[in-house]
Amino acid sequence: MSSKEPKIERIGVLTSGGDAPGMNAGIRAVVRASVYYHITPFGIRHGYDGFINDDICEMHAGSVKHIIHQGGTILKSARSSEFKTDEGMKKAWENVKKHQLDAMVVIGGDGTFKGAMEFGNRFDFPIVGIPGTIDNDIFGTDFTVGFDTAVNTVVEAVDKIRDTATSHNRLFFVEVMGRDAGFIAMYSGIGAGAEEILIPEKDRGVEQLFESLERTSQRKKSSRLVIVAEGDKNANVYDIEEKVQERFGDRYETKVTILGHVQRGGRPSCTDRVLASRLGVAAVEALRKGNHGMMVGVRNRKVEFTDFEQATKRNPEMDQELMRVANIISI
Ligand SMILES: Nc1ncnc2c1ncn2[C@@H]1O[C@H](COP(=O)(O)OP(=O)(O)OP(=O)(O)O)[C@@H](O)[C@H]1O
Ligand SMILES: O=P(O)(O)OC[C@H]1O[C@](O)(CO)[C@@H](O)[C@@H]1O
Ligand SMILES: [Mg+2]
Repeated sequence: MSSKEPKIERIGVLTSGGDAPGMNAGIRAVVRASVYYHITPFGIRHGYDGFINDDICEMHAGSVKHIIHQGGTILKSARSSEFKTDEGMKKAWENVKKHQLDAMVVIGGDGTFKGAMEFGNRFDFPIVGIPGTIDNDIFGTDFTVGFDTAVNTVVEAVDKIRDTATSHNRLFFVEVMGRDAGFIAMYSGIGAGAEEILIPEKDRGVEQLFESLERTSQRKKSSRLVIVAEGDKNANVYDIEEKVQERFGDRYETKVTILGHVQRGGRPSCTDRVLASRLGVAAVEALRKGNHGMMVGVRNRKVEFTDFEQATKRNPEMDQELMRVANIISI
């Protein structure tokens, strides 16, 4: 983290990695805050790919009208392998000089921040990050932009699955997103009243599931819901279903639903819009004060900053309190 007070006249903004509902509210806040402080904002399209290929254009307050309620990102997003190369970074640096950018705001997940840290250090270029990912896998913020909308999407879908599961006395395995993190699974599992939640952070997931199915198989439950995080290390959702079929096939009829990318789309919740708006303004204000090389987040309802290095360190621990609650209420 560094802090000397430079003159910031031109700021670039991009979205990168998986899109997340609320990214548009974040872009809007960065653009509007820039204009408010007499800074010219530049939109960089298609994430780091557009940074490399000069897909950059000037924005103004009107460029971001009528977007606060839209999912996705008007700037588009990308996973750019070229940005991980020397050549790619050098090309992007040429575009910084071409457009005379003084600083940049990146909206994305841990990968996006790793790229920003590397680029910022290499060229001594000021960058602030806004956590925009449905995964919520960033250290230094209670929630990432998009997570709240995503878990509400999941809960709405699982509520519907419960209706049909109950009508047929079936056991459903519902796979949710989270390549390496189980936050979506844990929150939606608790919120939807799942019987078991299998997450990458928990080793005993499958054994615990078997124990619980054994224990409750005598009880006349009309439906059972198991939420499985995509990144669960024990097995994928179909393997888990197969193992359950082998052992409990005579007692349970099983079905699998994979929710997939539906979780990434849709109108952002008010919580995500407010979070993104606060973080967008804070990012621009930080750059004006000469603070950069860090992510802006909200902890305990207050805006806080965390170095990119810290923010991107994987936190393998799931909140123990959440696990305990999930255990107690699923008996
Ligand atoms: N070590 C790195 N060096 C340079 N660039 C990187 C690095 N890691 C990631 N990036 C860049 O950041 C982009 C986004 O990263 P990634 O695909 O991991 O998504 P993310 O930002 O973590 O978001 P999400 O997990 O929500 O999809 C990558 O496609 C790549 O361009
Ligand atoms: O299909 P894509 O864009 O590669 O993204 C899938 C991944 O992105 C995330 O949704 C995060 O955005 C992960 O949970 C998931 O594994
Ligand atoms: Mg990520």
